[in-house]
Amino acid sequence: MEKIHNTLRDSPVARWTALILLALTMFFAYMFIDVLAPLSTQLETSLKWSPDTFGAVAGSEYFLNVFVAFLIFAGIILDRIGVRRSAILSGILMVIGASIKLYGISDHFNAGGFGYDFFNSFWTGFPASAKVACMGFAIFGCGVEMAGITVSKGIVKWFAGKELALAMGLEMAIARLGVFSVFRLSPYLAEQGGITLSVGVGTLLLLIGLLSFSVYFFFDKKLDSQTDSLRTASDPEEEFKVSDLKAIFTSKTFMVVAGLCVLFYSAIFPFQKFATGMLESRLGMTTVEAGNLFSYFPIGAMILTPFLGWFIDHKGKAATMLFAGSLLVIICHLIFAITPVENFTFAVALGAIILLGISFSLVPAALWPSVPKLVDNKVLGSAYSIIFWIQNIGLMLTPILIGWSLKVSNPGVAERILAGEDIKYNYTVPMLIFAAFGVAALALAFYLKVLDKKKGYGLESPNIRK
Ligand SMILES: C[C@H](NC(=O)[C@@H](N)CCCCN)C(=O)O
Repeated sequence: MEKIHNTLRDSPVARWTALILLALTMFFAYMFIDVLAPLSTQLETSLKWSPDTFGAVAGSEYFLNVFVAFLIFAGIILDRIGVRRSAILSGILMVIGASIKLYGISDHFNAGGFGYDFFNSFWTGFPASAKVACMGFAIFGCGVEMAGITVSKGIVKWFAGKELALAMGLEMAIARLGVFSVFRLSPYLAEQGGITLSVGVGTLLLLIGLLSFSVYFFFDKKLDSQTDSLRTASDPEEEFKVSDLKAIFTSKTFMVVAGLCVLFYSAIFPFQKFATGMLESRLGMTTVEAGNLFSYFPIGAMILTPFLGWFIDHKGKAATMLFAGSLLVIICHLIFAITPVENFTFAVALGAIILLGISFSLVPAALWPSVPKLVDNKVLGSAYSIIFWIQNIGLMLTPILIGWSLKVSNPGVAERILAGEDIKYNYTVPMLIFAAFGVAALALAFYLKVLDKKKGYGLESPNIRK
């Protein structure tokens, strides 16, 4: 058979190269997200960042996305200007935000550099360095979430009808590797040249990421010109209109998926921030030991996600995986919450962490490639942005809820620790809240299976069309 309809996406080398270019930027972006996460102790001594200052800077990543609804605009921009231009825009936003954050924590700024007097003149309980870092991180947050939806739409563009879930799984695995790497690299760099070196290297890597997006730009342009020339006059590309978004907001199934996403991810990403403290408390470990034990979590997810993606491409069963992943998250958090002290050994904790890693592979591997089955391609960018926006609200509020529940369920403990007593928090209530998120996600996963069966979205069908 003569192949007359070949485009760049039909070449495995071209489409996997496109994936690597997109995933490389996300690798650096996920590194930057957590570049300060392992440095809380140094930040407290060198920049006077108390734990709540540290938490506020961490949460600032979501501020503009949630309160200014930047993510919603980002989706509309993506659907209007296309993947390659949106990729460049998001890459630039990440670099600008990271540079501002770098400036905020730099010795130059904190020794009275440009803007220091102004930022030090109000709300003096919150350090000037943290204010500038928050501003920078909020701009970076717009960039990284915009990059996330752009990469998802980009992968669909190259892999629809082919190895879509495998490609998405690999992209996520590379991002998880970024998280693992930065937990190892950042403390080492900070030891060699201070916190500025860690954040400086992170910012430099983002510039390389922008370069990678720039190379991708040309692949995407070539693919579009090929697709356009194949398109016939009777089959024009559908234009995106803002009014098309109504179809997303009124789709019950889409809203169920968005609900499942926010509940599941709220039981995972915020838990990452409390996991070390919980393991220290339950197993009487040091921070380093607890951190090392917990590092099996992203690694487990990294290894498994691409395999599950491959499975979905060839065999389907995405809705079942969403159900199984939600069930596992409940089991794990209940193990952390209610296993009696005498039974909560290192092996039990490790087993629960591995199970959680499996859960964190099942749900992301199944969820993101399912979205194109629910909405039209012309609103796909907006669909991803709405899911991310709803998810960001959860990711911003859950750490506050968990921190508050930890405090009220342990009356007087904070004061006794400040007074120098060697006592630990009891994490039962926060872990039960995380488990409750899992229960709600499980209910939605069950409902999604019912809806899929009734309406035939094909969530259980393989992606690869033979
Ligand atoms: C693909 C997915 N990414 C997201 O859900 C992002 N909106 C959140 C990134 C948050 C990082 N603190 C994923 O990583 O599974």
